[in-house]
Amino acid sequence: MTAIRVAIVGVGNCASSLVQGVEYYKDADPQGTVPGLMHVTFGDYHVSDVQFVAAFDVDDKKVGKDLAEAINSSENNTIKIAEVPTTGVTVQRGHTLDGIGKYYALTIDESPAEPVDVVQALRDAEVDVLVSYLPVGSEEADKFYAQCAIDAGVAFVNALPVFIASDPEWAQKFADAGVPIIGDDIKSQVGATITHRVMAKLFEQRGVVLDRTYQLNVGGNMDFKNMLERERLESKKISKTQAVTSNLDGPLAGVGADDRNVHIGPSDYVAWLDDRKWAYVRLEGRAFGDVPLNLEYKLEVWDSPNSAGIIIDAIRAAKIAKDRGIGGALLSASSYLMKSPPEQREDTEGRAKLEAFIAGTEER
Ligand SMILES: O=P(O)(O)OC[C@H]1O[C@@H](O)[C@H](O)[C@@H](O)[C@@H]1O
Repeated sequence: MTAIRVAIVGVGNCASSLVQGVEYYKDADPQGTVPGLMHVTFGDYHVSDVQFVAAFDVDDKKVGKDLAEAINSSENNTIKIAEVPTTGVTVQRGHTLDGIGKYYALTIDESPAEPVDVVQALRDAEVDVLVSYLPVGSEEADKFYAQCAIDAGVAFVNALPVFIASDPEWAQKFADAGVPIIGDDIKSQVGATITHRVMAKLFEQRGVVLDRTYQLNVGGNMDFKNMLERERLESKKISKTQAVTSNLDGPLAGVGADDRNVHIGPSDYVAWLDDRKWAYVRLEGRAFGDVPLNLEYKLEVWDSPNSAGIIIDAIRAAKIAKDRGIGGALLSASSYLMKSPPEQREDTEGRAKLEAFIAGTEER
């Protein structure tokens, strides 16, 4: 099988875990299973078919460096799982737009180099799939790169909470251009969102009325530092809240981020956590006889590797769509892999549909 030529915008911790992960699993048994991937061989594509051919960033400590060096530069602080050999891919100067928030501006130096022509760079590198890992709140920048993907005919994986795949107008643009998109906002392997979704659903399935819930998240990476600027958080809160409430039937069914009985969002930045993320979750309900029943749990994860496998699967799903000439939002991959897909599906059903897509019995 031919390689999947991948470009990344935003060479932060998530990109680091993705690049390291492809190295880590490059020799995995094609018939076997490994932690964090749906399949070692997804459709016809082995993990090692993912090949990085272009990268964009705006941080002076990353621009101009080989991707293998850039993933260990500047504020990147995720756990190391692999030694990545020189890639031959130089990080190019991307377009900043609203990509640098207040806390990034205080922490990094913006590259003085001129931004490159992204569409041309995608064409020159014959990119199949562009993964957007821009910081939360980069509304304009994310849409700029989405448009570049459309113009260059490159599939788009939208890992952050800016609504593109789930926005009917944007989804239509991708459909009209015959370009696939998977989005929005990555749902990590066993992360705050999926555990919260499942526990809330469990309450309802066992007949407990869920009255109130919160999910408080703290972490020590640039994602959390960036989100100290509350204005950048709006879309993230909406995305995380709907990921949980869309799965319910009771009093909290479908409620939004403004409902007083649901509080879900990034809560604080704790520098010494580095790329670890801790989620404190509480669910309050009423069981038999309206008697109170409460559940609290705490999840501790390394944030970036927790989503890297999901992105490796998303990249391969996007390439399969491209091979089959399918444009527009990919519903199966988006609903299983993302927090805010165009259509929310229960996760077991979501996985079955994605398997059916891989097998070719589900169109999108
Ligand atoms: O753990 P969750 O809720 O699935 O969130 C996963 C991801 O959500 C993204 O929005 C964050 O920016 C990532 O850093 C994080 O890994």
